Amino acid sequence: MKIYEKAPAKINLLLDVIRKREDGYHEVEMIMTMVDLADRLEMEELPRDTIIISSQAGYIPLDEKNLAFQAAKLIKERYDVRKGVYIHLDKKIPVAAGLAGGSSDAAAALRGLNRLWGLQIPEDELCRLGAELGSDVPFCVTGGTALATGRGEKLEKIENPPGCWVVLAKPPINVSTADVYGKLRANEIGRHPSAANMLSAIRRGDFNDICAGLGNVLEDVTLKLYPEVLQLKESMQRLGADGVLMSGSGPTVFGLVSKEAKLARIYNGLRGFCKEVYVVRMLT
Ligand SMILES: C[C@@](CO)(OP(=O)(O)O)[C@H](O)COP(=O)(O)OP(=O)(O)OC[C@H]1O[C@@H](n2ccc(N)nc2=O)[C@H](O)[C@@H]1O
Ligand SMILES: Nc1ncnc2c1ncn2[C@@H]1O[C@H](COP(=O)(O)OP(=O)(O)O)[C@@H](O)[C@H]1O
Repeated sequence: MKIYEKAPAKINLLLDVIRKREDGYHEVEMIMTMVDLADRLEMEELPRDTIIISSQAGYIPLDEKNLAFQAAKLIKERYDVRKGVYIHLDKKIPVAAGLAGGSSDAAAALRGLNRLWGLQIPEDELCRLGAELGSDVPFCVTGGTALATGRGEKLEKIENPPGCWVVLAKPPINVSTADVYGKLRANEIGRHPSAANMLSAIRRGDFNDICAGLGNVLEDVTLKLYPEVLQLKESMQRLGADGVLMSGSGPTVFGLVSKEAKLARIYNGLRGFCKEVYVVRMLT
């Protein structure tokens, strides 16, 4: 039997850091949602007790470093599954981009293998397993829109923002999440974005207030390290996007756009100096 799972990319509408914890992680407050740019996982049971990963993307690890491999290994060990699986990853989400591509693949593998092997693991337990693989994996298990706290693994589901277009632009640099958090001085953050204001804007379905409330304190680090990300933000604003922010630790910049008529100008303007530009819908 073969099964398929979609693994969508996430964006952070808000990312605030409260403090650095003793375990090295940062206590965060994030509002996250999904966009319609997705990897696709094909999973097929193998009679041999093994995990095989393949992908058309030449630039991701296919061994135990792959997050989908780690998800399969974890679920096999915890539920004593003595069957194997072949997982093909059709990668569409840019790698190391701040869009949680690897985390979403891991989450899709957990959901998919739960179905493939008829394990009937409840969603909250899948989230707990996901948290062992990465801070963003629990959110990728549930999808939708959520307020994420702790190191990102504590989730409170909220309503989806009103539907809109999302323009994603990834400059040709790879950013390490650990490096960005490592360079952040949590007690020297100048301006904290307001999660309360963003939650209220989403609850009211107020697109303009959502755009006005976008904020990400990791921009302080990434924009200094890579001035081209700042330039990309400024270009997107100049070209007419309604709200513009860097996603996660970067370097992808996203623009929220309500009117379809604006898209061609933004897309063509960005393509002039950035090869990877995507126009997608927010998942609602
Ligand atoms: C920044 C965010 C925002 O959504 O996304 P990305 O930019 O990676 O997409 C996340 O917090 C990333 O989550 P994820 O990519 O799962 O991170 P993890 O594998 O758990 O951690 C990678 C490294 O980042 C640092 N880290 C991560 C999460 C956190 N709350 N505090 C941290 O300090 C730690 O140094 C950790 O070793
Ligand atoms: N299935 C996967 N897809 C993409 N990257 C993966 C995967 N498994 C492991 N990785 C590794 O995880 C790192 C972070 O990738 P990714 O999740 O795309 O970035 P981000 O956390 O910035 O959103 C990359 O360096 C990549 O080599």
